[in-house]
Amino acid sequence: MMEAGETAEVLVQALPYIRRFAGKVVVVKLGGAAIADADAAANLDRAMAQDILLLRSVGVRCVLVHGGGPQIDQFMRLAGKEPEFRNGLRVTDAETLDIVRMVLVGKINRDLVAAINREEPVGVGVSGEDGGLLRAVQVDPALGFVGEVEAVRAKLLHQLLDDGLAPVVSTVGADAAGQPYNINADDAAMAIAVAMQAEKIVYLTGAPGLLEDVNDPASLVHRLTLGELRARMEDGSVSKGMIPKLRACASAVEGGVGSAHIIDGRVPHAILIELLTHAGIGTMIQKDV
Ligand SMILES: Nc1ncnc2c1ncn2[C@@H]1O[C@H](COP(=O)(O)OP(=O)(O)O)[C@@H](O)[C@H]1O
Ligand SMILES: CC(=O)N[C@@H](CCC(=O)OP(=O)(O)O)C(=O)O
Repeated sequence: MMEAGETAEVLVQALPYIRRFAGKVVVVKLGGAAIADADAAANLDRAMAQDILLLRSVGVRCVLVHGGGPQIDQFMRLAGKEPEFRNGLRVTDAETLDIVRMVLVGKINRDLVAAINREEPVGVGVSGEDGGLLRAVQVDPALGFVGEVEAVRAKLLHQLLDDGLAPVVSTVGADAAGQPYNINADDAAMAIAVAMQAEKIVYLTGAPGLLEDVNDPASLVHRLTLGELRARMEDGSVSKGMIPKLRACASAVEGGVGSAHIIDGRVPHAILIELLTHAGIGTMIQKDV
């Protein structure tokens, strides 16, 4: 247990960060990889809910966006379907789209809202389909019902935040005709962060950050400029889910978001450690200086 003096020290350390982020938007994207271990998920959800509520109580405008790739895989297999990806995007036929909506909107979103509401009843779940939040266009007919974000109705999120609520966003969008589309959650979070001109976007994932060598957790890359990030995308050290994540970080920073962070969502209270302490964890991406 921490001594009282140490506790006070930690609180004092947080003060400049609280001053810096008060009134600013922070988008937190929770990846399915961070909560893939079902036994740990409930504790992690609780710690994350506490982090978001603490930030909210000091005036940070926090938007939680979640994915759920591994969980969708699991339910597809239960339904006798084999997941298929092209360029990191799930091939989504009509039946898969229903599974995506059931898992993201019906299950993961509900679990996260419930975790917040167990602490304080301010969690509100919204799907990108709701109120035109995520307007989508089809990416490529060969991928089926996969969309990319064309427009974000940021005002909807600002109104919820203004009312003291804590929005939790599922990344299913819809086109002008109301057709739903499955949207990669890293991209959707980036589009929301850009539309809201967030101070930070924080990606919580199932790795310590960007690793030089994916098999060596000690090979963490602490900082990257956009130029360095582009070089790494070319050098073959990045694979699978980390590719769209890095691309989304680059687009966020290029789009005016102060900084993008990839951190280990399996560490309880990772958000608070990143935002309010000198420690800072994971990988930080900033514009070239
Ligand atoms: N160079 C790398 N550094 C870190 N993780 C990597 C790297 N290359 C591939 N990965 C993999 O990418 C995963 C994160 O992507 P993904 O599974 O899509 O996460 P999420 O569900 O959070 O979006 C990590 O858990 C890791 O297995
Ligand atoms: C089009 C597309 O691929 N959509 C993703 C949406 C969920 C997601 O992105 O989840 P993670 O953040 O856990 O990867 C999918 O179906 O897996």
